[in-house]
Amino acid sequence: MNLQSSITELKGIGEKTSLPFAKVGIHTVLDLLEYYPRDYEIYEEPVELTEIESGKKYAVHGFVDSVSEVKRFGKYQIFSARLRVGEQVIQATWFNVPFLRRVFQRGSQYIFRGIIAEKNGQYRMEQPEHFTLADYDKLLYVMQPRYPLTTGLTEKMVVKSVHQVIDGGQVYVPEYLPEDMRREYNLESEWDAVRQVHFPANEQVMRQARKRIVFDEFLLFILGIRRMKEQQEELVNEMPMVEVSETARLIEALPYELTNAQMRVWREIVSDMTGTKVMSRLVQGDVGSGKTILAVLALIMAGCNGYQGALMVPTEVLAKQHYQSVKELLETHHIPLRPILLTGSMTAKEKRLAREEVESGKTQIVIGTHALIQEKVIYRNLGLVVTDEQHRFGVKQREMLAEKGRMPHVLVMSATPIPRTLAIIIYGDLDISVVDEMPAHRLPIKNCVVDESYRPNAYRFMKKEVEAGHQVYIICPMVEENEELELENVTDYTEKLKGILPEFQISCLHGKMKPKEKNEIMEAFADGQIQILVSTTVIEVGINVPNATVMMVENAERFGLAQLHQLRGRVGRGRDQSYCIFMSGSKGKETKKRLEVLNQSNDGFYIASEDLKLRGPGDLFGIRQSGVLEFRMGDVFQDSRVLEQASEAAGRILEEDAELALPKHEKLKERLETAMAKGGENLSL
Ligand SMILES: Nc1ncnc2c1ncn2[C@@H]1O[C@H](COP(=O)(O)OP(=O)(O)OP(=O)(O)O)[C@@H](O)[C@H]1O
Repeated sequence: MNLQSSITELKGIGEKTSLPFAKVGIHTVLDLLEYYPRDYEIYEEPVELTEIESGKKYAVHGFVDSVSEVKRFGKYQIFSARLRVGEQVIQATWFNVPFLRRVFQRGSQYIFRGIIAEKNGQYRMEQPEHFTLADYDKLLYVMQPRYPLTTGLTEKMVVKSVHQVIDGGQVYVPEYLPEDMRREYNLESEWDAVRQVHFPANEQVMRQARKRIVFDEFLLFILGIRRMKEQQEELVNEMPMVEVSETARLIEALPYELTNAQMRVWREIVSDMTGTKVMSRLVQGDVGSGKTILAVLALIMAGCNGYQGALMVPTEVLAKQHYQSVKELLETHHIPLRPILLTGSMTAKEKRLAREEVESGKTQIVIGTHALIQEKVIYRNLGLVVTDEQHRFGVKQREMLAEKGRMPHVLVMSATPIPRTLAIIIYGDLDISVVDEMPAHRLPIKNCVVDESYRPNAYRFMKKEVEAGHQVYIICPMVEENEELELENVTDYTEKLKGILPEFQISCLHGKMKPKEKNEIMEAFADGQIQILVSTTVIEVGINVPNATVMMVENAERFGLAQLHQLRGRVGRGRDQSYCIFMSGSKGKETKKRLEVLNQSNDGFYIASEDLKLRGPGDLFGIRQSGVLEFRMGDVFQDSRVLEQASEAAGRILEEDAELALPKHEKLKERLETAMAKGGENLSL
């Protein structure tokens, strides 16, 4: 067995068992090793009930006071027990495990572990785990890995397989970083890091292992983009364009005046497209800063110069929205260009027709999801691609585009607020423009952090806003690993709300809906036919309904603050005062303090960094502050220090040996080439 062997060579994994592994991208032993835990379960000391924050997981030392009989409710068999913990009592309930009933004898003592809910001094636990005192002692402070799972793939299956590889003695990950570099940056060997990140002895070891893996990710990424930059520097602009009157006319006719920042960035784009080199530019600007119009202007410029332009966005809903607004804009201003929509959910026939239009050149502006650069789409004359940072091109995509013709100009849009020093590292292959000014007449969003007791006020407030002609978003958190529950959450919520506010049109939107259905609902919301939209975070990116002025986020404590910042960017997009209500399901002071950060600032990077400071170390793992710039393990915000180190290291390597020709860089070169060939799959290269 080696790293490239199929996982079916492992004991216990046959063709059939390998299927759920394949679903999460694990085919080889190496894939398995690189399938890192998303979190760890840490068995901490049992606590006193007076110390707890309701809704969190704890271990408590409990004596069984009394146990009920097992009762049947529909498909459930339920029993409960009264547990004495110090001076307090917990009511614990178990579902569908009737055999446990006999285990809990009156007077027996166990460590019970699970989420504890507290209401008016009453404590409850559902389905807690239980351990004997001696067993728990052995587990204390052990870190059990928890992996991202999918239907058919259990924690146990992953743990067993990873153990088998690591302990089997047949597979080994050879070191590829030069020794001096490891010493300088205090890095574990890669093999140690891989082993320890799966099964760390303690938190210290886990952090050290994680650091190495994150360093590698960043280093390869940075080396990759610096190479790409070199290749790009040589790309001559084979599609030089000239300025056209249509864009100037449109800028004049817009119902608003472009901000100075927008004008400056637009000049930069024009200068690239009319220049001697191919454009590779990133436009960075906070949510709502007005990036879309810049993309549209660029598409018009390409179109009026006789080229085609493609606008590629992450979701179908967004594609549809952009398509409609571009179409309207072109018609209103009599710009003779034809836009077309191309998305995955269109029927085969619609897609074929769309592709024919693209191929014949009948259409000049193509808007869609990343179906746009798939092999089947043949452009007649592609001159510009506008994309977002999630789909910024890797080597593979660039090759694919180049094969479709000449290398088009590329414009990448980003709303991730990262400081310039980090942006230069992460977007090393791109020139950067920043839209650092909000449109005039925008009022800052008013935020408040509240708990359940405020709910009636919140609904009254919504009612007032809707009666004044505005619209409302309500966001419910995603329920990870349980799509059924997630569905129930938003649909139940919607039904309940309809009972409370029967006079309004209320609809819900969630990830399990078909794109077509989502589109219809979003359209109805944008048209004002729906007044209150209850949604999971599927609306996170880019949706623009300036008439929506209220957002309420349920269980706000479950979100990363940077994500909440992105979410609230859906309101405050017009002239009217907007409001964001963060409803916290937890009364804890810590939670409140964390959420209050959103009140202090509108600067996304500040928010993300504060969030990290306020979270406990156990919380750090597995929260992604940015939904974008996804690395397998690294997080640009959380690991900004490692990112800087990796950038420095990359600089040194290239300075000493730009071609990576020295013997000490041989293995590094191999690794880099493999990573670049994978192109974007896990390195977003
Ligand atoms: N200079 C301006 N003055 C007033 N309104 C503007 C200006 N520029 C853009 N807008 C409007 O502001 C709203 C938000 O703009 P846009 O959708 O381009 O934001 P964005 O930067 O793409 O944000 P996001 O990252 O959230 O997608 C739109 O309704 C747009 O028409």
